[in-house]
Amino acid sequence: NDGSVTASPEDAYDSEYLCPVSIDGQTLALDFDTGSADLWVFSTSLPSSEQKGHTLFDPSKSTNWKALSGYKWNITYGDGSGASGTVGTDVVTVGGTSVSGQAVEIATKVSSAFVSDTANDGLLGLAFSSINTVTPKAQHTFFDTAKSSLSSPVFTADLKHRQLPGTYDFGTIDSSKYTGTITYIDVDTANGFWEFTGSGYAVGSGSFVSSSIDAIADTGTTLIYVPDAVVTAYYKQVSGASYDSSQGGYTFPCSATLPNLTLGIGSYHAVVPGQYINYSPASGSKCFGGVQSDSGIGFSIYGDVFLKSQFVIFDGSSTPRLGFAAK
Ligand SMILES: CC[C@H](C)[C@H](NC(=O)[C@H](C)NC(=O)[C@@H](CCSC)NC[C@@H](N)Cc1ccccc1)C(=O)O
Repeated sequence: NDGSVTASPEDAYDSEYLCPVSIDGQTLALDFDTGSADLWVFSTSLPSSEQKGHTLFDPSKSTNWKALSGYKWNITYGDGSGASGTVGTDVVTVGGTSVSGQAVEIATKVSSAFVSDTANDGLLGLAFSSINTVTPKAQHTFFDTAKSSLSSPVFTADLKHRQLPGTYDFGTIDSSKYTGTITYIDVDTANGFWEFTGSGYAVGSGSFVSSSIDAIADTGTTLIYVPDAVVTAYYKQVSGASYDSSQGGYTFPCSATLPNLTLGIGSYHAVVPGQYINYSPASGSKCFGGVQSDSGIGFSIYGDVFLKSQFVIFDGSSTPRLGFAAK
């Protein structure tokens, strides 16, 4: 029951990657999110003003839909966005991986950021089911539901830079997708995330600075959020860079040459190419940086700007771990 699905960038800046997911034959474009554990969809139960532009899941058209009466969900994300609604189960298919009895969370309310993100029809959470928000009983993620039917209990992310489709694979590690060896690191599941301790950083050709960085691998977050020491060291090497409070982060002249950022994963040095760190135009001739401060979050977030430079294995075996390889 292994599967592979295309992850397509939502816009020119790789702000999100969307994957086709079929729910009882109704196909929606979902944001696969290793930083949350709810599978929720835009639905016909939303107010019509919130439905506009989205593909809607209509449970009344599904032959396999089973409502879970009295079950509810309500999720809030780090950027302040959120959604809530009701729950049922259905057949969910991602590439070649099909599962029945998967909890599908129907949105009856979504925040404005989701309404205006019309390419996004919902999220497919791939964090640990311990942080699923359904009450009175938390539900399993798609990966947890599928796990026992996969060749091995893993999924991989091979996201690409700028307008190229990548893939999420379930059940197999495709050795044609990476070079060299895979470095594995232990995961702490206490907070429900793919959380690990990074071993340090280097800016451009500078020397590697050893430091423990508590981070999560989050495919649902666009940028890299790291401690101020890293951010300061990075932008010191970018002429014209400065913190712009009106933009809410560091910006620099779009013409700037950006140094690579190396992030340590155990003894492996993962290199993020400098050009990946020019996220998008900000205002005038300034561009917004793909490396920003994690202050106020509580941990660092290695989001898409980092993940798309690597081949990443999310190993859901009894001792969960993350694997990283160059590509
Ligand atoms: C701290 C953030 C909130 C409050 C916290 N929620 C979380 O940690 C949720 C599950 N995860 C998230 O908010 C973050 C990970 C922690 S960041 C603080 N990832 C998922 C997010 N990027 C998904 C998303 C995708 C597209 C658009 C918007 C949002 C909570 O419920 O306690």
